[in-house]
Amino acid sequence: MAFSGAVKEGRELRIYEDLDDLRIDLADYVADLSEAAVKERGTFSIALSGGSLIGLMGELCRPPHIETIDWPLWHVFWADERVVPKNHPDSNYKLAKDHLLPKVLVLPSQMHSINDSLSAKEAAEEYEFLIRQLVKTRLVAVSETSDCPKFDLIVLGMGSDGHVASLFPNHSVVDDTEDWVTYITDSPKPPPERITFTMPVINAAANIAVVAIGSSKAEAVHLAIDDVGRECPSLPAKMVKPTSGKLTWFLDKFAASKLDSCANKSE
Ligand SMILES: O=C(O)[C@H](O)[C@@H](O)[C@H](O)[C@H](O)COP(=O)(O)O
Repeated sequence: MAFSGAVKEGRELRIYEDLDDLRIDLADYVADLSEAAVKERGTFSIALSGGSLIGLMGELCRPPHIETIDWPLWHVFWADERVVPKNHPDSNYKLAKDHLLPKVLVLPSQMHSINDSLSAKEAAEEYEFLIRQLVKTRLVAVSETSDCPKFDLIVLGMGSDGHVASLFPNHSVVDDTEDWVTYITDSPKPPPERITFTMPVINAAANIAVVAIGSSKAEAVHLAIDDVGRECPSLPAKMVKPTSGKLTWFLDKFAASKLDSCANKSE
């Protein structure tokens, strides 16, 4: 690991020279949070998104984690999903199901995917309704400061434009504070129709991990993390600020290359 440290405001940066170290540390981080949540509440609620992070989480499918994690106590959600059939190559559910979940013992009934037979609007409404039911039974915890669900962990990738989940820069849904789950039909990144957790739900999580690798992410990482305030106040990745939880960034050295702190470190 190049360096790692608490930076400020409940945010930790973990930066890796070697992608294998990132993979191993990310898996340890998820396993530790799973263990803590299972001890405390008897269940672990995790929300995934798509992109490269699913492959990076593959270490969870190997020893020791494959044997030691309480997989049957996991409830898996999607922080964002493309509104396509579940067997479509663009489906985030399919991505996780093919590359992560089949190798572990998560029960199919505890993989909470969207209803792919509905329109984007209906799918978002139904997904929010499902989460509301699970919050009522406390299978998903509830935030102490709002009525939002408090997922044990939300794992996000980040696009080079600074989008997280399907909250894209300058899109009106970034400012949605009413809904838990909303939808878009004009995503700048295909496919156009998506559902997404809103920012208040993301920020209510007990833990948020943002995983970004590659030099194409370096500028957005800099804008999101460094104190460049007025340049991009509404960059979605910059708006990820847990209300009472903990935020951890997992970056490779290329994604971290424009960080002020990184430049200072190497001087
Ligand atoms: O639905 C999506 O488009 C993804 O969920 C998306 O938000 C992804 O996580 C980022 O674009 C980063 O993807 P990469 O890590 O593959 O660059």
